Amino acid sequence: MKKLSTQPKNGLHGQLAVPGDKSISHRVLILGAVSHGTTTVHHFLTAADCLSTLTALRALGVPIEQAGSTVQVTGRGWHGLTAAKQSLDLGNAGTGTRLLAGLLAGQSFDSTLIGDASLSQRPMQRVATPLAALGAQIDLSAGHLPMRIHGQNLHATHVQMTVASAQVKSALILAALQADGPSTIMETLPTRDHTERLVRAFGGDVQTAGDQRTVTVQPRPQLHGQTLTIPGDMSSAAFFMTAAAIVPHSQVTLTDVGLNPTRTGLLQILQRMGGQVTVTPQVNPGEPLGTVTVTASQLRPITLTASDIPAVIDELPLVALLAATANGVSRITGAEELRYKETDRIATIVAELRKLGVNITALSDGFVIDGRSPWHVVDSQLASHGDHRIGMMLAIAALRVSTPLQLTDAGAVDISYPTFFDDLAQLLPAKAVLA
Ligand SMILES: O=C(O)C1=C[C@@H](OP(=O)(O)O)[C@@H](O)[C@H](O)C1
Ligand SMILES: C=C(OP(=O)(O)O)C(=O)O
Repeated sequence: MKKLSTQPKNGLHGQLAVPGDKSISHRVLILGAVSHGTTTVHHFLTAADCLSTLTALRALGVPIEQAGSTVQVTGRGWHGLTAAKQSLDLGNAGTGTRLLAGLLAGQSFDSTLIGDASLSQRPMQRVATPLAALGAQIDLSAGHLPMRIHGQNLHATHVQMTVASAQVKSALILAALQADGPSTIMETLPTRDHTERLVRAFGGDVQTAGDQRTVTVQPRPQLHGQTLTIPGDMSSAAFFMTAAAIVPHSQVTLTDVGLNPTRTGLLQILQRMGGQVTVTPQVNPGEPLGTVTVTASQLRPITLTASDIPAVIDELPLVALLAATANGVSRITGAEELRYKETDRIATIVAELRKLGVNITALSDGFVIDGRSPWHVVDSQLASHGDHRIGMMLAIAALRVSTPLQLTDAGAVDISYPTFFDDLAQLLPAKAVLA
């Protein structure tokens, strides 16, 4: 049980560089593994999810050295991976699981992917079905893990995606890179494009065209190991941006944070809500990067629909929190995907914010929040439900409350942000920091 910090009288202040991007960290390991030569990664995210992917790749015969946040991958090429002796345990990592499904579908050996209780409840048919269009042979257990992948020669195809998911798209790209001709993948809505950018950086040819984003993948490129520095994770920085926006008298600056436009939904939402946000981009090859400063202000309500969701999917718990402080009714729809994350995030957001007296109602695909209702603590025992993003959102919510609150299963933050509580403490006055 962790004691959460209560509202700091003078707000949060300071400057922070958050750890490396989770999505990019997974992808760099995988692309480094199938490249020729060495890939050196700086500012790698050493959180449980990315370490699950790292461990899985080692079990597939890829030498990987890790010293703090610097990782060195010795590339084995597309044909140099070897069958793992045991099932690959991806722990809590949806991204690692789905991306590896795409990679392993085209290998010359069989693999089995397993995960923890949460990952074992998450839908995997969404990746198995479109991969089958390339000739992949994947067996699931009623649509879930364990996933048995029978490595095959894959065939070029055209795939129309049915779910807005960068994980599914990336699995398809990794499979299409091993196919016998060019493939095209059509998205329902644009999703994060880190895989596309990285494949190009490693020497491959993946092109994107059109509003509905058709991705064309040229097969069997020789990829070459790279040296790169991963930007700070927007999804981690988002906790402190939200804290700065909703805790009176705050001003917080996040440096070296990733500004890929497929990830910056929260910045636009904050601006639309009347938040005070200053963005200073820096010149950086590959992935956009910059500094963001957020200052506290009274927020307005917002309406979000399906097309707004992919660029803010992991920050929607924070959007709920922002809306809970706004001077009107916010409505978020088109976000059914939240039900398929580490927890059913619509259910866990609603259950936990209600403990603070927030006027929030669940919809099948989102929620309605009346920020005009005053908060009052109904239950001081908040629960992460084992979901890292819910736990961190609640720690930020606690900064709007003067009653001491506790958080169960706070260790869930290790999934994406092991130093979250230390970094938060840096922005708080010393006496506000609790054990
Ligand atoms: O591709 C990725 O790195 C991710 C894509 C998103 O999932 P979906 O593809 O399921 O939307 C996101 O929620 C996840 O945290 C990371
Ligand atoms: C949904 C998430 O991750 P994953 O799907 O990789 O488990 C997340 O980090 O919020």
